[in-house]
Amino acid sequence: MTDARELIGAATDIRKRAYAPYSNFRVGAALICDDGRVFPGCNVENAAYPEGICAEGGAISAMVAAGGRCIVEVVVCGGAEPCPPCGGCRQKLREFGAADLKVHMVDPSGKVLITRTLGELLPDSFGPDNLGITGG
Ligand SMILES: O=c1ccn([C@H]2C[C@H](O)[C@@H](CO)O2)c(=O)[nH]1
Ligand SMILES: [Zn+2]
Repeated sequence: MTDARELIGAATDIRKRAYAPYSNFRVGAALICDDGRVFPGCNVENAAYPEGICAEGGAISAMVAAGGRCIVEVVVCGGAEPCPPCGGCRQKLREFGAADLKVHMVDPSGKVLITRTLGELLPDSFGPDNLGITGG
C-alpha cells in the first residue's frame, strides 16, 4: 500500500468529525492522488435524509476542488466491520480511478479488514472512456 500509515491515519482521524446523528454510523475516507496529496472526507447527514453525503464523496469533492483528477488508493473507515463503499460511491470513484485502484476497508484502530480493487467492486463499469473522454 502507498503511504499506508498516512492514508489510514487520515481516514480514521476524519471519521471522528463525521456528522451522523441519524444513523449514528460514522464513516471516514481518505484518498491519495497521483501527485501524492491526501484528501480526507467524512459522511455528513441531513434532516432531509437523502441529502446526506458519504465520506468518499466528500473526499472526492475536496480532491477535485484542489485540482486533483486521478485517485491511486482509497481507505474507508466505518465501524468494527468492513465498510464497503456504497454503489453511488463506487461510481464516483470510477470517474477518477482505474480498475486496479485499491480500496482498503479498515476499522477505527486502523487495521486493514478487506482490500479490493475498484474493478472487483464495480465490474463492467461505465466510465468516461465510454463517452470517448480520456481525461478532465
Ligand atoms: O461507504 C460508505 C457507506 C455509508 N456511508 C454513510 C452514509 C450514511 O451517512 C451512513 C449510513 O449509511 O453511512 C458512507 O459515508 N460511506
Ligand atoms: Zn456512498
